Amino acid sequence: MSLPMPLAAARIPPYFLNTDHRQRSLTQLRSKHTGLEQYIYLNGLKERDPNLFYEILLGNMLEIIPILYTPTVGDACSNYSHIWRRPEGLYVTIENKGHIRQVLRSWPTGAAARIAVVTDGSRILGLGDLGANGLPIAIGKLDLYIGGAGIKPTTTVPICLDLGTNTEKFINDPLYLGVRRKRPDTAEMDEFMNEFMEGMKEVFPQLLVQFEDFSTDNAFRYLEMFRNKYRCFNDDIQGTGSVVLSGFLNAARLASSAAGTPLHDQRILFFGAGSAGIGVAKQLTSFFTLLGMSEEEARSRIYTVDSKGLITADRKGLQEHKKYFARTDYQGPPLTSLIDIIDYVKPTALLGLSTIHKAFTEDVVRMMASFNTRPIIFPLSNPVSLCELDYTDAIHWTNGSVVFASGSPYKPHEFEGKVYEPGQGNNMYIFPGIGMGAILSKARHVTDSMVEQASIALAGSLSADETSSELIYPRLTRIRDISAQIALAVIRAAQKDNVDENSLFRNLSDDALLEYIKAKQWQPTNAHSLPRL
Ligand SMILES: NC(=O)c1ccc[n+]([C@@H]2O[C@H](COP(=O)([O-])OP(=O)(O)OC[C@H]3O[C@@H](n4cnc5c(N)ncnc54)[C@H](O)[C@@H]3O)[C@@H](O)[C@H]2O)c1
Ligand SMILES: O=C(O)C[C@H](O)C(=O)O
Ligand SMILES: [Mg+2]
Repeated sequence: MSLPMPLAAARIPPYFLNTDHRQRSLTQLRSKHTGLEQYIYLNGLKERDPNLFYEILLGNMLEIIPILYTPTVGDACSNYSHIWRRPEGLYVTIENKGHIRQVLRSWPTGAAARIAVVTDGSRILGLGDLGANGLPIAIGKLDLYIGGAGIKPTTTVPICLDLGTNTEKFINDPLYLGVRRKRPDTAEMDEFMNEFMEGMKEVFPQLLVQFEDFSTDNAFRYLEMFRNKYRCFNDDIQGTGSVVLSGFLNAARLASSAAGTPLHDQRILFFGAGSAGIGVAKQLTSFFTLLGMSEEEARSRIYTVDSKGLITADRKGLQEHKKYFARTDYQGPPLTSLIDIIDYVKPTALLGLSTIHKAFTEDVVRMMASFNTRPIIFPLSNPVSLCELDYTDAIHWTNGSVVFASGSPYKPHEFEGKVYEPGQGNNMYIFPGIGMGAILSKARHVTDSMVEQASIALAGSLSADETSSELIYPRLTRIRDISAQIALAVIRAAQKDNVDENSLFRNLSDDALLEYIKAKQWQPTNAHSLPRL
């Protein structure tokens, strides 16, 4: 019922507008006892008062991001059918095949949309096939686009492709919100994906598609199928490759100033060889070739491990994406234990993208520290319940010498009178800037060099204080600035590759372009909506 204005106003508490809404919301948020309750609260706030929600996000990044994003978004996805409150994104289902365009046209902002995060829910973080429950990952990533890069909220589209699920317990759950069927075979899924991408281009001509959390085979497959046809990229392969290269460069600098190991003598062991592990390995080798190594030399720096042990070329039935890094120089019996593999490889860096919680045991970590003055150890699996190594253990077992970055956040840790700050090697540092750069330059495609330059820009963005604190990633509170610098590097790379369709930027100096990008960053206004009556 809508009341005449003076009467309606009488229902708003008299002193409401004079009170601090941010403080009230933060107090309400902090009174919740679990991460999931906080997640539900924040999403309700976003619906009621988006400006207030984004103000709180921007002013309290370290507190809010772990709720909207990893680790809590993992709980939100696992429980989405049970905590669902209201429509928050677009579902395109396998049953829509044949008329996907009409479904896409139902999105209210139409052609104004600029960025879609699209998941099929088949590999949400390390939590497996969550089917239609995957939507919150797309929402969380877009909140970071808005908070981290300043993309305008109304131009974002979270999309879940509901192709069914192979997780039996969801199909049997009466509250499950998705289509109750098993996932389609490759031929049917390809037809669906082709129709979806054609429809996206037609309905949202200016839009960038970020593929998120597709199972590994499909992640590689659709990236190759679509990358030269549409404005798109895969966050788990390219975003992760880019963010980890960046952290690795800064970590290797710290390690080499302690031990003198030059970059080309690094030996990097990947524990986990899925979309993320192989994506990062490819990004590192591509960077090594930029430094002048041959492709063969660069590849020889990389060792990959999967659930069966060290990946060697003589192994039968090796999946396509594992072949490139399969070792040809190891002739002994299969190496299956991580300790034996480390003993054989003597890695300078150990990267975990395996989804195996605490796989980096005390023995593993101590062995890494026994032959590295500063062992580089990045346990990157998400959420934190699947992380290969806790930060406190990493510090204790290496007497503080570890150079550490995890996928999910850890708190600083005090050890023997010194406070150590962990790095967070998460693609959240990269995708907002890549997205902003691709959108502003109207890049036809996202090229390898746009991704690589994003990484180099991130690596170079440490402030003097961050460098002297031995950080390898900048502090999250600077993410808007960092994203603008990354966007600048991405635009310049798009120009070099001749994929930009916005030629206006070509005549601008770097300083002027950076200023332009910053001016484009959306800010929440403090004209908060009045409470709904
Ligand atoms: N930090 C980040 O920014 C970031 C980005 C992307 C993905 N990730 C995380 O990386 C993890 C992996 O993602 P993915 O897409 O590569 O998944 P995936 O399932 O394709 O890959 C997992 C890999 O780990 C291997 N593995 C499984 N059990 C193992 C074991 N016992 N020993 C050794 N290897 C084992 C598998 O064989 C596979 O190669 C997820 O937890 C995801 O959340 C983190
Ligand atoms: O979502 C994240 O936190 C990072 C990454 O994209 C992942 O899949 O784990
Ligand atoms: Mg992901």
